Order: sequence, then structure tokens, then C-alpha cells
Amino acid sequence: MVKRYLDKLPLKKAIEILEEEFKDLRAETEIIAVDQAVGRVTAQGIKANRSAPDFYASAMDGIAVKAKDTADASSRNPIILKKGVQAVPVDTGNPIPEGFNAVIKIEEVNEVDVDNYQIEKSVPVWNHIRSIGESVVKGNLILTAGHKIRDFDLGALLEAGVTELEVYKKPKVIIIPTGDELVRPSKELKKGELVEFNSAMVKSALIKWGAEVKVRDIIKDNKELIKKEVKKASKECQLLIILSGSSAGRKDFTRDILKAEAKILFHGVNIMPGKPILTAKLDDKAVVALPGYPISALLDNYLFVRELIYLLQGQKADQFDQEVVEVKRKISSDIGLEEFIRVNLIADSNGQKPLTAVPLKRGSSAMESIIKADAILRISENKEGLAPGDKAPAVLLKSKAKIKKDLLLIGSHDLSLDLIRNEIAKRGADFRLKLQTVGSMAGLTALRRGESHLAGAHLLDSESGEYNISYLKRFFKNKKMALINLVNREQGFYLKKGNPKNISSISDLKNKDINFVNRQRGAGTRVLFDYLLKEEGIDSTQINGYNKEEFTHIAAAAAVGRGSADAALGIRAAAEVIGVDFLSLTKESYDLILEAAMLDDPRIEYLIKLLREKEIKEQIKALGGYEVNASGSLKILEL
Ligand SMILES: Nc1nc2c(c(=O)[nH]1)N[C@H]1C(S)=C(S)[C@@H](COP(=O)(O)OP(=O)(O)OC[C@H]3O[C@@H](n4cnc5c(N)ncnc54)[C@H](O)[C@@H]3O)O[C@H]1N2
Ligand code: MOO
Repeated sequence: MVKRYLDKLPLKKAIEILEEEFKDLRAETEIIAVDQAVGRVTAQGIKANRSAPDFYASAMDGIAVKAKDTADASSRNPIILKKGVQAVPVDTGNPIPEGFNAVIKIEEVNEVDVDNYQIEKSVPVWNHIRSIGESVVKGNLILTAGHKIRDFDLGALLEAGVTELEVYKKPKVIIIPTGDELVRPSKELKKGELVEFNSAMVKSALIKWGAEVKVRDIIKDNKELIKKEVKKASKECQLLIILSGSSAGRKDFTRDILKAEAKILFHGVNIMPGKPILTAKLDDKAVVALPGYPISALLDNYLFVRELIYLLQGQKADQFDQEVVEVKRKISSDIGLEEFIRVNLIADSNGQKPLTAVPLKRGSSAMESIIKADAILRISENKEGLAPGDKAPAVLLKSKAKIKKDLLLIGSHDLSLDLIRNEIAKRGADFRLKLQTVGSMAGLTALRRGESHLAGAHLLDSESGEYNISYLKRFFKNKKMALINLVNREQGFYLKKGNPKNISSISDLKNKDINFVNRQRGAGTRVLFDYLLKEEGIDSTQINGYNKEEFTHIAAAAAVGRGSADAALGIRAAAEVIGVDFLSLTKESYDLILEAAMLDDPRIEYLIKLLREKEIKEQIKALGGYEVNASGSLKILEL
């Protein structure tokens, strides 16, 4: 029988349960000095103790006058005002002398002599006078209860004579990381050890939301130890977070412990990632067990724990900043699960249409993809994925203004691209270069769909021996396209140090003793490998490991480095990064491809200029295996 251990609660329902169960859960309050209060949340409404200003004050440097004395003044009929009687000098902020009711700016006044001023314009009553309470009015409610204090709130409070205020104490949270395989972050790891980093992510987010957080030492997967720590910690905090052990593994004890000690509220929500979250109430305290996978823990922290931290401070969590975006490819999603998918966003050239969302890697432990993401696309639980042209909401992770300026490059992987990306940022350019590495062919497909500004490809045409052009003819018929040479680079074999299996040519791979690891279908390196095999008259079935695939040069080199393969094809620079031997076989060119119409886009001009710079060429060359003479050179093709 299928063992079902998870609830299938819709997200909204799950949040309602938390709100209902913990509606009276509040942190204690304390009185603190106003100038220490930024980020804290008011426990009571706050009224102004005084008006500001509490006297009539001059708003300008000039002279205080009686408005009626100025009534007839004009440029043709200048009027003289007697100093001390009809006019008194005042500076900005000075009280207005009794009996005066307007101010004229000094630059509009002519000082005729020590006793007389001349003016050429009449002024109305209250001209340039700050009235009593112009800034804040005594008795007015300045801040409501449940207000998170900002820098400018401080100013208004202090001006209004409020020097102390009652705020919620920072909610006390304890985080307990659990797991046999986990160790504190360090540079060196033993085999099988994994760095415990969820606590650092979760803690930092909670501090941002106003909590005071303690992280306990990592506890081994031992039921008694975890139980002891849970009971102890729950007495010292308002919210307890247990990291991992929320699913059904042999050592996932969290559910058992909470079942015995607490009231379980729910275990399992219809979302992905983050499905196996578990929440409970232990002696009125909130307990949340977050799933182990980092992206799942992260998402659940934002969706659920954030609500609780706000609730503890008498607030309701803000809605996420969402934007309706469009997709240009099919994106699958399970019906009955609300899916949260990391995406890059790109704007069309005139910025009129909705932003286009381009999905990134989905895995619940793919951290680089959350760093790269511009937004999290939400596919609701009643949808079975999205089709090209469909729209859906996305939670923005970066500013929309910045996203609209970015350049997105989707294509094959090359180490020089990271160098360039970093250089653009280092120089403070007003755009960022974003990369999605997916392989040459997938890059061209994305460009054709309008999901990127640039593709990166190194696709050999086995007939002509030329790179990329024949593919462009196929992909971009009747279009005017441009090719910018990025680099010419060496392709060859990654081999174990010292080449123990004596591999010296493609035909050596036929040896049954040799394990190869290939690149994914559609990768330029895969195309090259097929070409090299064909040239030698070798059939792919003769190669051990032809169907084993890695997705980047680095991953292929690393497979050789750790011994799971004897050889792989790839670029020299990755061999240098991983520290494996390299046997050069051929040279290829890697081009950036774009619509020719984009060539006068300032960002593209910047990129081309950068690629032509001597200093950048030297840096790329130093990565190993690169020829940079043609970097930045341009070809325009009418296809
Ligand atoms: N048979 C099933 N197995 C799993 C299911 C399922 O439905 N049936 N759900 C999967 C999903 S979805 C998730 S999410 C995870 C949640 O698992 P746990 O909460 O029990 O977490 P672990 O298995 O202990 O760890 C998963 C993974 O994450 C790493 N990890 C754990 N804690 C940390 C930490 N504090 N910092 C960094 N990394 C952490 C851990 O080493 C594991 O690699 O269960 C699936 N399984
Ligand atoms: O839901 Mo798990 O939380 O997909 O990774």
C-alpha cells in the first residue's frame, strides 16, 4: 500500500490555520528610546505631544511685514517700508514678531538705507510663514499600533516631543539544525559531509523581519537528543524552528517527537518546493519544521515563518511584490501543486509588453539558480503548467527598473563569460550581464523565442567546417543576424593526472577499458564529438559512456577529476580549474549571436568595446587555451 504521510493543504488554508492558532501570540513589549527604534514595531498608537512648529515661524530669510502695508506695491509703484515699524528682519525659523503676518524674501527687498526697505510686489497674508502645527499637530495620531518604524518616522516622533515609545520585544526564535551529515561551514569537508547553511539563511531573513535569533549546535539524527533539545528550547523562545527531518526518511524524527509532545497543525502543503513543512503548537509556542533542501527551507521560511514573525509583532506580513509576466515556452507543473519556479526576466525593446519569464534550474537544492533568479514565477495549483503566451504572477527578487536594463545571454558555457560579467559589474556599468548556461542549441532556441538578448554558441558544421553560420541559417531564416566572436578556444580531452590509460586520440576511446563521459545533446561540444567520431569512422555504440551526460565543461572535467570517467571532451580552461590533464585535439570558435538590430544598443556597444580591449584579452588568455585575436570582431549575416 502507498504510505501517505503528508497533508495536501492549499497554501492559503495553511496560512489561515497559522493565523488562527497564533492570533493571540505576541512578543512582550518594552519601552525604548525613539532614536533606537528603527525596525521595531509599535505596540500602541502614538500621539504627538506637541505641535511643531508651536509658534509662527519664518519660512525664509527676509523681512516680516504686515500684508496690508504691501497692497499697493508693484514695479511701477515701489513702496517704502520703515524698518522696525513696518518691517523687521527675520531668518528662516525665527518667530514672527507680534503684529506681523507675512514674510518677503530678502532677494525681493531693496535696502534703500539703514531705515528703509523698498518692495515692488504685494504679498498675501501668511506669505512664507510656517503655521503652528504645519509639521505635526499636537494630539494627532502619528503612528498606529503595529507600525514598523522607519528612519523618517523617528524625525516626526522626536519633533512631536516623543522621546520614548512602547514597542514589541524582538520575537525570540531558536533554530535547531539536525542531521548526521551536516557540519559547520568550513573550507575542507570529509567525504559525505555537507555544510549546514540553512540556519544562516533562515536566521538572516528572520533578523530582517525583526526577530532575535539563536542557532543551536547541529544535533545528530538521534530521537532522544532532538527531543531533549526541542523541549528545552521551546521554553526559551516564542518560535522554534527545526531544520530538516520533516519528510519520511528513516531518520526523520521530527514528526514523531512533535506528535508526542505537541499539537500538530499541519504536515504537508500543496506547494513545490517546500511541500513537507510541518507546524505545531507546543505549550502555546509555535514550532515549524522546515524541509532540509535549502530552496524548500528558504521558500517555506518566506511563506510561513515570516507570517509568524510579523504576527508576534502585531502585524500582518506584507503581500509580496508581484508582477504579471509572460512565458514563451511550455512550462510543466503538476496539477494540485502550486509551483514556485525561479526565472530570469527580460523586457522587450520598447518596454511595453509584460516581462518575459525564462525558467532556471528547478532543483530544491540548486543554490546558484536562486542567486541568478530575478523572480519566482507562481503557477497556481489548478493549472497543469503554462503554454507559450500564458501569463502568471511572479514575485520580484530584484528591482524592476534594474531588471529592465539587464542583458540576458543564454547559451553554451564558457569561462570567459564569467570574467566579462564580473568586469561589467566591477566597472559600474548601468546594466548587468546575466547568464543561463544551457548548451549552444538551446541558446539559439531561446534567442529565437525572444527569451534572451544574446545566444552563445560554438556549433561546428561538419560539411563546411565552419562554426555557427549554417545553424543560424536554419534558426533565423530571412533575418538579419550578427555574430560577435567571443573567443577561439582549444577543445580536447580531460584526462586523469598522468594519463594512466595512455589516451592519445579519439580512436583510443574504442578501448572497452576506457570510460567516457559525454556532454548533453545540443551542446556544441557534443556536436564536435560526433564530428570527430564521424571523421574517424567510429560509431557511438563503440564508446563506453557515450550516453552518460554532463551539462558543463566544469562538470565534465570534475567527473574525470573524481575518477568516475577516464576521459571527457571540453575546453582547456576547465581542465585548469579542476586540475586534470588536458590533451588538445582541435580549435573552435565561440560566438555571441544576436539580432543585427541590437547592434546599436549601448549595452551591446559596451560589450563589443570590452571584448576588443587589450587588457580584457590578456585576462581571458590567462584562463588557458584561448585565442583572443578575433575577440569582439563582428559579422553581419542576411539569412
Ligand atoms: N520518500 C520520500 N522522500 C522524500 C519526500 C517524499 O515525499 N517522499 N520529499 C522530498 C522533499 S520534497 C523534501 S523537501 C525533502 C525534505 O526532507 P527532510 O526535511 O527530511 O530533509 P533531509 O532529508 O534531512 O535533507 C534533505 C537534504 O537537505 C540537506 N540539508 C538538511 N538540512 C540542511 C541544512 N540545515 N543546511 C544545508 N543543507 C541541509 C540534507 O543534507 C539533504 O541533502 O525530502 C524529500 N524526500
Ligand atoms: O517540496 Mo521539496 O520541498 O520539493 O523540495
